[in-house]
Amino acid sequence: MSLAPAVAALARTERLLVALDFDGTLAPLIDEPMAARMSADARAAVDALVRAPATTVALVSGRTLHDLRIIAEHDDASPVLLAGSHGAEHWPASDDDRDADGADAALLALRDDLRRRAEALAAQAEGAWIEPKQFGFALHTRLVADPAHAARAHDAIAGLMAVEAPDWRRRDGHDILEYAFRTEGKDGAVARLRERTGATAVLFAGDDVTDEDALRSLEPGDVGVRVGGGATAATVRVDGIPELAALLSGLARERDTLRE
Ligand SMILES: O=P(O)(O)OC[C@H]1O[C@H](O[C@H]2O[C@H](CO)[C@@H](O)[C@H](O)[C@H]2O)[C@H](O)[C@@H](O)[C@@H]1O
Repeated sequence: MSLAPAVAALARTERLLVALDFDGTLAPLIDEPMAARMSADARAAVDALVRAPATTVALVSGRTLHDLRIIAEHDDASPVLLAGSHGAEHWPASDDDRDADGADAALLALRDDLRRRAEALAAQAEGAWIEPKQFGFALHTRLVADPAHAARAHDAIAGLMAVEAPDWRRRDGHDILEYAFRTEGKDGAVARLRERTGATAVLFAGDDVTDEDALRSLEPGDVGVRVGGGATAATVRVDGIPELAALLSGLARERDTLRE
């Protein structure tokens, strides 16, 4: 497969950061979130980029850092950098990072109270469930058969949040509606990773609305890749995970020629 001209140019940059969303970008979307894993070809492409010269790979996900490390099969020896909770959590962390344990006790009590109330509202739509998140919670509707029931669960929870926590950030995604008291986005995660790695150019790939924060923040010389359909600020689009894996493998091969 020949590389798109923008990707071929990117491959020649001095210090490359490849920042990748996880669900729907490297791992197929499935019903049970904790069973999600990178597809074999996506994993092989990530591994090839990790081995490529002057290249850093990062995963930038809406998952909590805890869950991201499990599903990405990530350990302390890994060279892959991580940003979880849409950029509110980082691995490795720096001294000034604030985790949920450092949050105001009243805010954590509010988080738990709103999550419980959201669970009661979600229970009214068969198949809907609430995922507890570090800084809030998310309503999942993938398993709700009737779209009208899913919409009703959305509306009920949106109504609750409009009254009780109107300043929390709302994020819509694939069969998911999330609320969080931390408002960081993937744009901030990419900016931090760019600075941390001294990257001279960035490739970011994602498949969902939250990824557009990062895609909109890219700079001249960077490349944004949208996986699948939907409105996007990306300049390159691929049909799905296999096509992204092929693009990333080609990029790794091109980076390897820098060694020669
Ligand atoms: O930013 P991402 O890495 O794309 O994470 C976004 C959300 O991913 C998970 O939900 C999505 O994937 C699930 C597993 O395939 C799927 O069941 C669900 O319908 C999708 O919305 C995760 O559960 C969320 O916490 C993430 O925010």
